[in-house]
Amino acid sequence: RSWINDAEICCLSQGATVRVEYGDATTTIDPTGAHAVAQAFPRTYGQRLVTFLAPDDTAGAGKAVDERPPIRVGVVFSGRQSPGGHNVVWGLHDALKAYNPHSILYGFIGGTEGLFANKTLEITDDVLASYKNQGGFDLLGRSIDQIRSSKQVSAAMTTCQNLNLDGLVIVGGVTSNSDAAQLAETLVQKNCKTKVVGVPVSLNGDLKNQFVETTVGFDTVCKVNSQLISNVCLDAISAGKYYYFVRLMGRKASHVALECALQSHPNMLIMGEEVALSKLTLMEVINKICDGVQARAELGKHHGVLLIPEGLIESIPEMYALIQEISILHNNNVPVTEIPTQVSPWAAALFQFLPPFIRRELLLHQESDNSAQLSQIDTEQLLAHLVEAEMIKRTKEGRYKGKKFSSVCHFFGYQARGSLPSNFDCDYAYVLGHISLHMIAAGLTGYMATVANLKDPVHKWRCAAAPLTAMMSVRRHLRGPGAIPIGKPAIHPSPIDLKGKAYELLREKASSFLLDDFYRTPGGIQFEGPGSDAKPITLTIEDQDYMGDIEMLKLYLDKVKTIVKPGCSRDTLKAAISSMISVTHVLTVMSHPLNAELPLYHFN
Ligand SMILES: O=P(O)(O)OC[C@H]1O[C@](O)(CO)[C@@H](O)[C@@H]1O
Repeated sequence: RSWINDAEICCLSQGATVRVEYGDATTTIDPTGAHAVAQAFPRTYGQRLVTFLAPDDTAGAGKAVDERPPIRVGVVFSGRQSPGGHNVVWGLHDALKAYNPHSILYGFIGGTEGLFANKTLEITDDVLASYKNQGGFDLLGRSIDQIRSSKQVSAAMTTCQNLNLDGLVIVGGVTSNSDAAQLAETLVQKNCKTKVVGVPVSLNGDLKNQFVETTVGFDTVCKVNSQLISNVCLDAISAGKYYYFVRLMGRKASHVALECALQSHPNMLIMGEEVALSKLTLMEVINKICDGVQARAELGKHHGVLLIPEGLIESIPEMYALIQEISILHNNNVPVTEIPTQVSPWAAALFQFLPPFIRRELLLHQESDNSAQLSQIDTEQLLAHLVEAEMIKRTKEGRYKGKKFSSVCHFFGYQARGSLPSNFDCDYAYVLGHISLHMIAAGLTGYMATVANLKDPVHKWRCAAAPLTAMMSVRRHLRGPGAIPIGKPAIHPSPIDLKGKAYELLREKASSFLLDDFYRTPGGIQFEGPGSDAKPITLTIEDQDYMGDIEMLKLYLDKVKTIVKPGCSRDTLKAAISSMISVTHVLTVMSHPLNAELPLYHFN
């Protein structure tokens, strides 16, 4: 596999030397919450944007290595494992050693628990050797994604002081970076010299705002899941007798599910954001799916593939309310066995209506953000169970005359999370590691490492840093008549933009996806050759039109038209094209009615 070298990293091409350019002072992405953020972060609010540029000649090439003091840095995997995370450590290590070979990088063993207990591993070339470009977080491991309580914050500070750290790099998603902001503020207030830097690593892709284009791991996870989904699409269409219900990771936001739908074209996608916006009840969601099953049965199709995000269950209003009641009882230390008897009467009725396996899963202890353990709730099985019951009912009432509905359920979660990272995630993480060092060297604290122009080739990427407080917003909770207490400022997951282009594209294609079985077969992640530099569709979609299969086929056909003549046999064409894209993809497109749009190469 190829990976980038320093010379390719635009502004970091001089190795250890960069020019730090300060931009405007920041407020927050949520102007109504600015005052609350400023109050909560008096020492780190309002800092300026920073860009890292190649040193300009007039300013000289910066200080020589021996004029740069060695730097001591710690790195911790705070969030959940996400493909590419190891390359943050690798990039940080390379940048640190280029800055001054006597610099030291400590990795905290066992995530935040290792940080609190000062359990370290010194990162060296030898230690890194077998983790470069590899998935997982097993180089250091992880634990709870929380540096929040005063005990945790003070343990983290003690470790920073004991190790005499100049910088602490916190790798994670929205929760970890919110905690990073709090830790940075506390360390400044306590005159601790350690600078705290956040790195956006999360497979969920929900740490997204005007400063952060995507997170490390999202690309890989979407690609791996899209391949798995396309496999079950082809299995479903081959067997013609069952529906796949597939749940994907993605807690508060459905980015993974949307991206996978755009990459693999399943028949249905139920997104949490849509359900929450329309306030669809559980039975309305079920009816929507059943209507789709019925419409397909009318075309003689008794198979299909449905995608849902794991967060869907919390987007259904009555389920959300039930989960909230359970959460409050958990927080009040009510024993699990007593929770069902202590919820309100309507919640108890809903709870009893649910199948036993869901009841058990809803009662599991909560995540660090107080939400239910969504990865453990088999929402796809709940939906399949209720859809089957509704189809039986419709059959009895004579409203459905198709074959008996049957389903196969999957959770495509952990398999993708441990995948070998895509080239994009490897490069992105490695560059973020470099930027982290330059942030610490520049004395920045309470900032996140960012890269802009990710849709472009690496040499056009723009390396920068943005204050964590600028990404914060404040949630308001209505409690009691007219009362709107303000929540704690935090970096919140950014939901799918229901006015955005990616969603618009999905809506345009929804009825074709539902009825036409226009499955797309992206195949496995490519590490070399065509496709290896493909980016998530949602990254590129803002600038260029989405390239549908027909356009894609036209492009490929253009490439092969010197070899293949119009009207040639299907086999000749297939052989020529299959050298560039998967055969199943060609066959899927060839069998589609839109194929007639290609008159020159129309197959007899
Ligand atoms: O089971 P674990 O490792 O605690 O984490 C599961 C959660 O982590 C994520 O993979 C990433 O945030 C979620 O999508 C999922 O709900």
